[in-house]
Amino acid sequence: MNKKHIAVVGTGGVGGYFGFKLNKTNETTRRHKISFTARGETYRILKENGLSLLSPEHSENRTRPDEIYGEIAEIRNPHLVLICVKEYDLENVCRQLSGVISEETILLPMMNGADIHERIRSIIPHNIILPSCVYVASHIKEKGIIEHHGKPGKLIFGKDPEHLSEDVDWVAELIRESNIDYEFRKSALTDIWTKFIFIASVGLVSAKHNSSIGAVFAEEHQKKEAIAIMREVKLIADKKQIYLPEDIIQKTVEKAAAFPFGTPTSLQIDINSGKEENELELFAGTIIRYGAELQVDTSSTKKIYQQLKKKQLNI
Ligand SMILES: NC(=O)C1=CN([C@@H]2O[C@H](COP(=O)(O)OP(=O)(O)OC[C@H]3O[C@@H](n4cnc5c(N)ncnc54)[C@H](OP(=O)(O)O)[C@@H]3O)[C@@H](O)[C@H]2O)C=CC1
Ligand SMILES: CC(C)(CO)C(=O)C(=O)O
Repeated sequence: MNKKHIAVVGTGGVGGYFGFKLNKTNETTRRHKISFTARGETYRILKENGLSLLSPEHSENRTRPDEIYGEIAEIRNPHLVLICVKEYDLENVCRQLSGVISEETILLPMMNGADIHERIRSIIPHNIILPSCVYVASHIKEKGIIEHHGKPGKLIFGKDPEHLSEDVDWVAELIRESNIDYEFRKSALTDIWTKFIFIASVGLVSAKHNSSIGAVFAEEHQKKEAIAIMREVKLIADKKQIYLPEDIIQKTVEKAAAFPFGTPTSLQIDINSGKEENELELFAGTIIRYGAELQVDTSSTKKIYQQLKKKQLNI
C-alpha cells in the first residue's frame, strides 16, 4: 500500500479514541501520515501535549500526531477522511471538506444516525462514502484528553452502494493494522439500523430520565418507553426494506444488558448538562420525518421529543 494521508476531523470521544489507535500504530510503522483537525483550545493542547487516551486498552496513553490543523481548510491531499463530529456540525464540516478533497478521497463517517452517508452525499456527491456505525463509550474528559470505558470500541463499515466495484480494501487493512475491532461488509445498512434502533430508543429515554443504559431497562416504565420507540423504528425499517430480524427488539434489550450498568448515552449527557446543541434531531427528528414520509405512526417518539424539547428549555 502506498503512503496515504488519513485525516481525522473532530478530536472528541470518537475521533480521539479511533484516531489515537491509528496514530499509535503509525508511530511505529511510519507507513502513513495521520493528521488531526481540532478547534480552538483543543488545537492548542494537541499541539503542545499531543493526544491522550485514558483507556484500559493502552498503558502508554499519549500519542503525537504527525500534523495538527486548526482548520479544515488547512488539510492537504487527504486519501481518507474520518468524519468524527456531532450531527449538528456535519453539513458545515462537509462544505469545508469540499474545498480540500480530491475526487479520489474516501470519506468514512464515524457517527450515530441512520442517514449520515446520504447527508454527506447531498453535499459531496461524487466521492466514495463508506456507510458505517460505531460502538464505543468514550468522551472528552478535558480538551485533548479522551476517556474510554468498557469494551474496546468497534467500527462496522461497508462498501459505498453507489461505488460497489471500487476497491477500498486498503481502508480495511489500515483499520486492521491499527488493532481496531472492525467488520467490513458488502452492505452495512442492517448494521446501521441495528445501531440506530438501539441508540435512538435508549438515547431518548436515558436523556428524558437522566438514567444510564442499565437503568433504562431496570425500570419498567422506562423500558416500555424504549420498546415503544423500537417498535416505531422497526416499522420504518420494514417500509424502507431494510432488513432487521423479527426478534430485533429482544436482541436490542440484550445488547443493552451487555453494557456496564452505569454507561451513559451521549444524548443523555448533552441534554442533562444543558449543552446548547445535542443530537435530539438525529434520533427523534429522523424517526418523526421518516414516519411522516412512510405513513408510520410515531406517536411515542413524538411524545418524548416534545418532553425533551421542554426539558431543554427548563435546564
Ligand atoms: N462518544 C461516544 O461514546 C459515541 C459517539 N457516537 C457518535 O459519534 C459522533 C461523534 O461523537 P463524539 O465524538 O462523542 O462527539 P464529541 O463532541 O466528543 O466530539 C466531536 C468533536 O468534533 C469537533 N468539531 C466539530 N466541528 C469541527 C470543525 N469544523 N473542525 C474541527 N473540529 C470540529 C468538536 O470540537 P469542539 O470541541 O471545538 O466543539 C468536538 O471536539 C456522534 O454522532 C455521536 O453520536 C457513537 C458511538 C459512541
Ligand atoms: C451508547 C453508546 C455509547 C454506544 O456506542 C453510544 O453510541 C452513544 O452514547 O451515543
